[in-house]
Amino acid sequence: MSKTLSFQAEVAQLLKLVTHSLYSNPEIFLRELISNASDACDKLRFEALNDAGLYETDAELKVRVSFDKAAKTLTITDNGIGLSQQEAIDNLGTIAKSGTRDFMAKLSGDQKNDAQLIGQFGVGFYSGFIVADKITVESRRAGLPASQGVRWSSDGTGEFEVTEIERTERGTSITLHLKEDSLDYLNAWKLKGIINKYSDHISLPIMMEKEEWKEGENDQPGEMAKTGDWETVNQAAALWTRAKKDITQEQYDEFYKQISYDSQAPLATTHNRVEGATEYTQLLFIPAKAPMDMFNRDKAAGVKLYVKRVFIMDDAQALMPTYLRFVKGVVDSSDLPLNVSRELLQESRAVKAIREGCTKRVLSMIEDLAANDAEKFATFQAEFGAVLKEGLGEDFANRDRLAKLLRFTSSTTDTATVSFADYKARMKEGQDAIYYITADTLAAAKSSPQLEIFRKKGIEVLLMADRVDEWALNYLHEFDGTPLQSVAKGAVDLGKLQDEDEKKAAEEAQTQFKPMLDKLKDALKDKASDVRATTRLVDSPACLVVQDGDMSTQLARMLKQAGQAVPEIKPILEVNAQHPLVKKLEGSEHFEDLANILFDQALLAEGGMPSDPAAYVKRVNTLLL
Ligand SMILES: Nc1ncnc2c1ncn2[C@@H]1O[C@H](COP(=O)(O)OP(=O)(O)OP(=O)(O)O)[C@@H](O)[C@H]1O
Repeated sequence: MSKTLSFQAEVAQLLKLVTHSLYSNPEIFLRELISNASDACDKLRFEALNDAGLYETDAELKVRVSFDKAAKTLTITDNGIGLSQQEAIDNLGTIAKSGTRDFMAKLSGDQKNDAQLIGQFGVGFYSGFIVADKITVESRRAGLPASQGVRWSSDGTGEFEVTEIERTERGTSITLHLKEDSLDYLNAWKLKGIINKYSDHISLPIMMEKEEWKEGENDQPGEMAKTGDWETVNQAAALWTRAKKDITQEQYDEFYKQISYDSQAPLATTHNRVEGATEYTQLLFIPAKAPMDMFNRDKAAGVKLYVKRVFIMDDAQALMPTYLRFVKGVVDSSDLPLNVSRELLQESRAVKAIREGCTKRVLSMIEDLAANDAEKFATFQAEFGAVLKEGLGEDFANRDRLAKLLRFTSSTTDTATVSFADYKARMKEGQDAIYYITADTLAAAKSSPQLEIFRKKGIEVLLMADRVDEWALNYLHEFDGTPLQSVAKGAVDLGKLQDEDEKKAAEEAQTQFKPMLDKLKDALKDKASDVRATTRLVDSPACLVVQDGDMSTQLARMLKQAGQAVPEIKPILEVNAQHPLVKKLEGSEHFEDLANILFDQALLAEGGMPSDPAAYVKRVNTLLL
């Protein structure tokens, strides 16, 4: 019995794109189909851990690639898990993967852009339609009787047909009826070349029928003829199980691209066999580009877990700390049980050792970039610098190593290249703290009034505008013995950097100015916890600071925007007694308005918003008239 069904709308859309967009690299269809065949074998091996009967009488998993010149077909066959009828309908007629859905959502309708996107993404099974105008899939799921085979076929337009067939062999055969312009794939030499390029590392044997040169008879030209014997045409050893010296960087890159769906080569690669109490192999990559959703801390980690070369799971979060969630790769353990579950992983001591080992390796990779490749390290910083900072709060054991790897912009450098060590080396004589400021944006940090005195004195201040900065810096109080000090917290104490005259002038201002400060305090009692005179300002009349140890006003704002409960923080208003506007306060009939404007402008200057913007505008207007 056979039935005709329609593709899910998204599949139809995807197919149209595959067939109509100029696919820049058509040969990848073979990589995709072989990769699916290999996944199907992995799945069988995994299910067979609990039910060896699934192997039937055919336990040697492999993939076969064959072609028929006369029929113009190319067939990829595996003896993996196979598909039941329902699975064929579900898996080949709809898109279940969230990654594909995200990809579909990004399509712009512009053919050129979309073609590029699709090239980066890989469309799995449907890529067959790049070279074929009809695909026939025949399959039988492991464990089902021969009578429950399935034939699925489609010409890649709106519909597909499903028929129940008799099939003795377990697994799946995918037959591509090649388009006229794709007949060059009916060539063993060409196919071997593609397999070599993309699928060498697949751990299963990929087999092709041997060919021999046969002289032509009766003056006919000779040709290659099949011999009936099959040979393995790939290395058939999982890449990470091979010796490092036998693997080229191109092979690593190609492997990375396949597991990550990235079109760019990775920024850094590390491949090691770890021996000792816990034995495992790690093959880890740092991508060259951050994913769009990198700041989602729940995002799946990118490391696949294998146990003794058997694939166990994708995205094994337990193998990598959250702040290194951008790392991709494979860990193959010799110690874990094959039936390990995600829950078990969390508790396993071997996994803990693997995580620690992988973390150290990744940090070494980054250190290596920092020491030896400025360009790549700059790329790393731009893409992953912010997420690495999360490690300060997450990974206490490696905090010092992490702190050395962080780079910042500063009041004297425009690029994010300043390390704490660079900063320390440039500290002024008598300076005893590393000064920094956090703000919503770099521009706001840079023009912050709090920096004025530092600028005047030629003291460098690190500018921090990543969302994670303030939270992360809560966990780092010093670097190499020098304390870190926010210039927007507490009273500025420039210590030895301030000369005696300046100190004296400040103290005098404080006493002289006391009645005015009291008046201001009273006028602003609902907004400011204190009002005091300061020497930190040069050009600005006022600024806001918080007590040492309090949450900064920016962080409070950010948390509030994110819908979190935040304790009410009343900042301290610091005023510059030398500023004409502050001087004007004395005896002004608009004292109340001026005082409030002073406060609201200090808030605006650091990127905040007056609590009552309309009242602020009204006050300014009163004075303008
Ligand atoms: N050779 C096969 N044997 C068994 N099932 C298959 C085979 N090829 C494809 N499938 C099924 O069809 C589904 C869809 O395949 P498709 O290639 O479109 O996506 P995917 O394999 O899930 O993702 P990707 O190829 O991007 O890794 C697969 O998830 C799998 O369930």
